[in-house]
Amino acid sequence: MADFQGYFILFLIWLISTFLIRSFFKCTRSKPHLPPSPFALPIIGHLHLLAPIPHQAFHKISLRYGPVIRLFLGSVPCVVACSPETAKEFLKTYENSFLDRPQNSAVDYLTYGSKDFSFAPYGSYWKFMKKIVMSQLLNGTTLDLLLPVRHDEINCFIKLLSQKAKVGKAVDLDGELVKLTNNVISRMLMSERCSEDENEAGEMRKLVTEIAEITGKFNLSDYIWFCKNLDLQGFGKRLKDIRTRFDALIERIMKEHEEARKQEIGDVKDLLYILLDIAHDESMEIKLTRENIKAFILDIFAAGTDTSAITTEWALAELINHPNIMIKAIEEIDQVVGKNRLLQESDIPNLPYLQAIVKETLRLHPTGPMILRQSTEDCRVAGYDIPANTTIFVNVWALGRDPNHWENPLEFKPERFEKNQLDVRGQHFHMLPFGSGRRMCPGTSLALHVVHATLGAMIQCFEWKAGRDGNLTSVDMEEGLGITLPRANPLVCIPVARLDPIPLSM
Ligand code: HEM
Repeated sequence: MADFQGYFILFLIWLISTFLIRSFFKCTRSKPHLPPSPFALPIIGHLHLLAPIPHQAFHKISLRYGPVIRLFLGSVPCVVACSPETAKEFLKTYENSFLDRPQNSAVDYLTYGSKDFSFAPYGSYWKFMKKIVMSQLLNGTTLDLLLPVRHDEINCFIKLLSQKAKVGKAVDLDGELVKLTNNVISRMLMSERCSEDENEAGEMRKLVTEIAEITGKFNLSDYIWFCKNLDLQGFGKRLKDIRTRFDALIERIMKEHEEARKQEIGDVKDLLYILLDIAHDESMEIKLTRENIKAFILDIFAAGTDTSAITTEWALAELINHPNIMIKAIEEIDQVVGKNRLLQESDIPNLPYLQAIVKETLRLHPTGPMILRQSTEDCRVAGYDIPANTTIFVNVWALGRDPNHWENPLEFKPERFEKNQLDVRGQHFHMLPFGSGRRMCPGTSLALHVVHATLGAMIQCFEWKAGRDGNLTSVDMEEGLGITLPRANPLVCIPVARLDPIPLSM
């Protein structure tokens, strides 16, 4: 009996001490200090708060909860940075922890299992491609060599507008600008135009539109864990169809290029030609595969066409709504370029007001409204603990409207850029249309050339009457849904010739 009592007392001591020790360690172990978060619903988390337009919704939530917020999109943990100060912490101070991008099933499938550049994890393949992109594909020398392509396409576009002007017909600028930028990218990449609808080349434009649409759609299997292997929205079939068609088209173009390489035909090398040279170069530290090349081409189409076209469309819409700014821009162009020739890319450095208009457009209408990154390790940012594998959104749209950094932020006022050196290349964290740091947009220079030259030529050659009948005095500025910040209602206008651009552009 005495033995039993002894064991019982020992057991009680063990039980109490275990409990006390556990409680002690629980108290001393510091709890992670996570960013504030609104109330989340089971399964969907905060998905219901994202409507109608995610970057606007994030901004609204941050006005209540602060500049860094934590959300669950379904079961995916996310953090949103909505102020220039916090954007700087994520993209510069702690950049090393945020150099990856989150994966999504549509992009993964279309890029042959993430064999592309834009979504590649920050590692040896991405570094290899970045070096090639900056030194051979989108560098100043290659852009200069391919200037005739851009010049030619802008001339074709102005001629088309001129034909519409002659018969007083309205132009759907959304569609025509996308055709223009698609042609520029397609000819720079692989010396083919996209816009002949009837032939095989028109297929590429259709594919680019379908790819933008499907990758921009919300896919349940990316966010709701138990839907991971279910294809409730039927995306799988559409993705398979798109990739099969893209593959057939790109295979044909690659084979033609390979033939031309063998026979050493062609004096100006397009980007595909340069990529094939690199793939055949035995001295390269990484061997580019066929799938790497195809995925890269898809990346450039996806990243480089809608973005530049929609920026130009927003800029013209702002000018239509601000006739005084339009007049000032035309006066500058008439003075610097004159009326006897079409504005060229080489005129841009002498057109500071046109440059200010483009900057102001990118501030209010950044066509990459949110920078997407993924944390690769636990870290502490802006005083909060950010766990590894968190999706990070930097709300570029909100940065450009921050009243602590911009006077009357909602006003379209290019003059704000006249007296300062603010540029768009990722150094000023209240203005990040092309992102910042190592993963910043490598197409910035190309995009700026195309947007300035197109917008400049459009306002040099035409007056613009808004609406199908040309009878609107202003246009609405409502945003639509999409990853490249499209307008809710595409811009439709009648061009009225100011100069006769056809002989000018010959
Ligand atoms: C107005 C036009 C454009 C805008 C607003 C824009 C904006 C952006 C933004 C915000 C990013 C993310 C940057 C970051 O994470 O810090 C990005 C990435 C990228 N952009 Fe652009 N872009 C434009 C045009 C272009 C063009 C013309 C090309 C190529 C021809 C291009 C190719 C890319 C690529 C490949 C990436 C991924 C880079 C990487 O992950 O390392 N973009 N762009």
